[in-house]
Amino acid sequence: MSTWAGAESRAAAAQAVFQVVEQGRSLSQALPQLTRSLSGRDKGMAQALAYGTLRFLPPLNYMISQQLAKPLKGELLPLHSLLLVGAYQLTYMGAAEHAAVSATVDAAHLLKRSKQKGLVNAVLRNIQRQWPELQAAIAAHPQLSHAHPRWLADAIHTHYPQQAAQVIAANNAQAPMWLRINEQYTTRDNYLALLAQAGIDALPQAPLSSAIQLAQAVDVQSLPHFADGWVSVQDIAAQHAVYLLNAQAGERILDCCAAPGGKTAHILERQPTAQVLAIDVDEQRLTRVHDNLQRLGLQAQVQVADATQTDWWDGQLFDRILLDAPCSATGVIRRHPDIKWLRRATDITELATLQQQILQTLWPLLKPGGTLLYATCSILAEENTQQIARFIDHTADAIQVATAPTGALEWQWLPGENDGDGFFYATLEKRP
Ligand SMILES: C[S@@+](CC[C@H](N)C(=O)[O-])C[C@H]1O[C@@H](n2cnc3c(N)ncnc32)[C@H](O)[C@@H]1O
Repeated sequence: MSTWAGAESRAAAAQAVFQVVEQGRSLSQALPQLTRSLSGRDKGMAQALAYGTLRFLPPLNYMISQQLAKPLKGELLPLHSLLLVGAYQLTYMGAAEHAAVSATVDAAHLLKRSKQKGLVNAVLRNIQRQWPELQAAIAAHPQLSHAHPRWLADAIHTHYPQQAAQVIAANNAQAPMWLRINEQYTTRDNYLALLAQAGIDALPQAPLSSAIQLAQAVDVQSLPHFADGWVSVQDIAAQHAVYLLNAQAGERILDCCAAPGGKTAHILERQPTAQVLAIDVDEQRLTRVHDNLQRLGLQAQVQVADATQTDWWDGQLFDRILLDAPCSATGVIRRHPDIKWLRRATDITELATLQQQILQTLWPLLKPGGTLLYATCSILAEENTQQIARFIDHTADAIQVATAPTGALEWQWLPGENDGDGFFYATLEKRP
């Protein structure tokens, strides 16, 4: 065991939190680099600490502000992030108290702040002692306890007055791990049996034949036949996209905004004779589409392309288009709590404009009688229902058809609903 057992994971988590909050980096970019040299166990700990801290940032900031006469600034800001991580462990995470404090104090040394070890110790001990009173103070201030930026909390209350508390609670909870089995290789019953043999607990039947929910998250490498392409990780709400797209044998399908390729692969797992063109503007992310297809034993044409232009198009119309649009990702905050602090209210208008441009560019590429499935992992009306309403208003040959299981034209799935992420689906048909 290293001399710094526990301290390294705290230091890495603190640096990740610092990079997200102070430098605007995403957690999925920051963490892998910071934890590269850590053991599997420490990596897991750093991840749990960074994700948890970002879930509860406002109340943690409040707790620390109660302990310090002056906020830490300038070169001491990384130490503030370490205090956030330390406070998270002692409160919302409920970690073993002594070990949590001493590992965090040692992490100050790793962050080259040995002089402040006493300060870290004192702040954390106070928080530990005062937790019941702090908790009561936080509960009395919804702005602290809901742990969302004001603009987003307001938007959730405006769009979903009845379900706002549920949405906010779901955003602050850890998401379950969902699997999508590759129906080319196995059936759900068969794979459930393999999971049971491997000692991995799965919950009973999910509504889709490809979906399995695990009782607890596991490392993908421990999933039976993962390397052989029998299974992928994908949320249940996202899996619905391909059932709704409903590609038929031999059809020409455009998967727009395809990276990292979860839905591209799913289209082919369900309809292996479909001719799929997967495009995305981000070349680096597209490499993951290639990797996924290779692991799963599937083939598609994969191309770097900007969907606001048509210079990549060969002139042949598509039978179906899946437009999994770039969006605010406000439906997947439970998986990416950094979104709460990286997104700005002003981003939403820009994203809605981009979505509108892509919709308008792709529509002429669809055959008469063909369908376009519009999808986002957003819960904001500007990107979803209002976007589609505007498009229908301005597009004479577009009609909306049933999408939700209830027969409704649109399907807004809220975070936590049926244990899934927040997603929006609308199906548009081109008049023949
Ligand atoms: C929601 S993600 C797609 C997820 C993917 N469909 C899946 O299931 O794995 C949105 C994608 O849109 C891509 N994107 C953003 N702007 C684009 C544009 N102008 N043209 C094409 N792709 C774009 C991003 O690079 C990102 O990969």
